[in-house]
Amino acid sequence: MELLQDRIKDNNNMCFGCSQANPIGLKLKFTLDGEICRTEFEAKEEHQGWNGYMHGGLIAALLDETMAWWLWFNDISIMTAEMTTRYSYGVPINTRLVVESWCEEVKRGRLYLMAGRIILPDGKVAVRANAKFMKTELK
Ligand SMILES: CCCCCCCC(=O)SCCNC(=O)CCNC(=O)[C@H](O)C(C)(C)COP(=O)(O)OP(=O)(O)OC[C@H]1O[C@@H](n2cnc3c(N)ncnc32)[C@H](O)[C@@H]1OP(=O)(O)O
Repeated sequence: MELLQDRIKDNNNMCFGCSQANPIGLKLKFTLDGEICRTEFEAKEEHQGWNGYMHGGLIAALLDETMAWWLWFNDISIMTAEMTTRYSYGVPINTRLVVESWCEEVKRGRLYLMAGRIILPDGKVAVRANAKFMKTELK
């Protein structure tokens, strides 16, 4: 049986977050470690908002993608329905970031309440996100 995560990894995938073929994408690669989905990322100059710091919209994209991948690892096909992001500290460029996600609750068998965070090298959590993902059939 073909798993969703394998389908997403194929060559036609041009996802801005996880495609390895999209020339302007983030090219993220994920692992599932127990109940935590994880990726690492280092923002460069082209990812800036304010000089020296990563753009907030791209930070949200990092978290959205990491929460979505938790679900894909679990073979659940979803779309993001809603997301909130709490930016506690600026995310510096040229710095190794760890991004994590996990599932907090499933409502009515279809609405997945997910959480995510971005951790700086000193252990501070710079950004937290919560999102609702809706189970749906991807074509
Ligand atoms: C290959 C790499 C891909 C990477 C993707 C990364 C993830 C993404 O960013 S996806 C892109 C951004 N998201 C989108 O474009 C999603 C656009 N929205 C949609 O497609 C649809 O609105 C979708 C699928 C979320 C829900 O549609 P649909 O299945 O028709 O649900 P709908 O009938 O509106 O609602 C079903 C139930 O859920 C509830 N519901 C809908 N949205 C929400 C929400 N945000 N919060 C709580 N409940 C909700 C409704 O009230 C309804 O409840 P009830 O059954 O009690 O009446």
